Amino acid sequence: MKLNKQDILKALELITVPGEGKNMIDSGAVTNVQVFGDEVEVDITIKNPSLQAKKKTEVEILKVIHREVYEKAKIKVNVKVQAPAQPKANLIKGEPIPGIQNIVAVASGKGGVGKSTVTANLAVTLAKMGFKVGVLDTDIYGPSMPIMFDVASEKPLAVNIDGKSKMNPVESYGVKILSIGFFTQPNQAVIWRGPMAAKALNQMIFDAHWGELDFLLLDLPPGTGDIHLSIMQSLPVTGAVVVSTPQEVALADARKGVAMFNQEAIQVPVLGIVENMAYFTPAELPDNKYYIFGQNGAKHLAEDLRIPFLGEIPLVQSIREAGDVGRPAAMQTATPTELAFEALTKNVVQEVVNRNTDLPPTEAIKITTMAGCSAVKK
Ligand SMILES: Nc1ncnc2c1ncn2[C@@H]1O[C@H](COP(=O)(O)OP(=O)(O)OP(=O)(O)O)[C@@H](O)[C@H]1O
Repeated sequence: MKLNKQDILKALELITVPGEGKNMIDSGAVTNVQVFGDEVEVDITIKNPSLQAKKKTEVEILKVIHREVYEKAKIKVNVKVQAPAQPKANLIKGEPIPGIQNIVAVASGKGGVGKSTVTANLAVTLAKMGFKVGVLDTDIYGPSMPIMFDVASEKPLAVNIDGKSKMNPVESYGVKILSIGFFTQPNQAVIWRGPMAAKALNQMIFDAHWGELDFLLLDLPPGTGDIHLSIMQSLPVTGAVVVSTPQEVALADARKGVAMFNQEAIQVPVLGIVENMAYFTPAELPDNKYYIFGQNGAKHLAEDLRIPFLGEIPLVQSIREAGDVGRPAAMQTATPTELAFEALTKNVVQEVVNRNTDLPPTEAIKITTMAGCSAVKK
């Protein structure tokens, strides 16, 4: 007897793959049907890897063809299992913020190692390279971005976006800034309880009009505490940059910082370590390097932890002065400081690109090239 392929397909439309809603033709599970005389060969791909599901699929196909088409048909069923790809570990968390491509957290284990200085200089360097940049100062204990960007006396204004009132970040040197410091008095010691701080931060994240950003840098508070956890849980942080000096006590805390990001509950990829205050160079002796806090400590830590070493920034008086007057040092063109921050920023961008290549694209991680980045082209 000569069987007709259409009849076989019709019969298969009457049954479903175990655990799947649509019939096996409409669901696309049946990938091929071949008919030679009274012989039928059916190729089917199912998602359930259990033996029971495979057997049941095969039996159902035999039964329906025998019942609906020809009871003596000789049937061969090839069942292939294609389990859905396991989603990668929970690396991207929190709600994505529409328009923001990459959120990079800048952290340090120890206080005073230059985390805010590095954040501010990374931000202006990214802006110089042509990226759209924002900085969210989450350092509830000592917000320093308003001073470092010379906007301490400004306040974010409200704007109406689609009928909703939103906070407009303050802009300086092409960088959009929001800081907890805009909402406190300069001389007031603010004691934030965890939930209060988390609420204020949430407002600065989700009730703000950030617009389109390639990078939102987060200046985290020093250490590894509650506030870090709540930020990591409420934001899809692309990766973290850890700042340390080469000094033993700072390195020990940087190690804890890296461990925090690697924790099961957090799992934010560490983009790498920055060595700040790597050496001191006096302005009058530009070729002399004094390793005040030790030599290559952060570089060795990066090697030890097998994470990228992003670069070293020297201890230079002008970096401190620039921070104090509110004009990040990386804006001083044709200086070794500008070059050091450019080299660091290129490495950060490259690590973001690498990280985005290794993970599935999401709203939170879209930069995949360094196009538009003039310094990178140099
Ligand atoms: N490379 C550098 N050269 C000279 N001074 C620096 C350098 N990096 C940081 N500083 C200075 O060191 C001090 C501490 O820096 P910063 O406030 O950036 O540190 P931090 O780690 O953010 O501190 P906090 O613990 O308050 O978060 C500031 O006065 C800053 O100007």
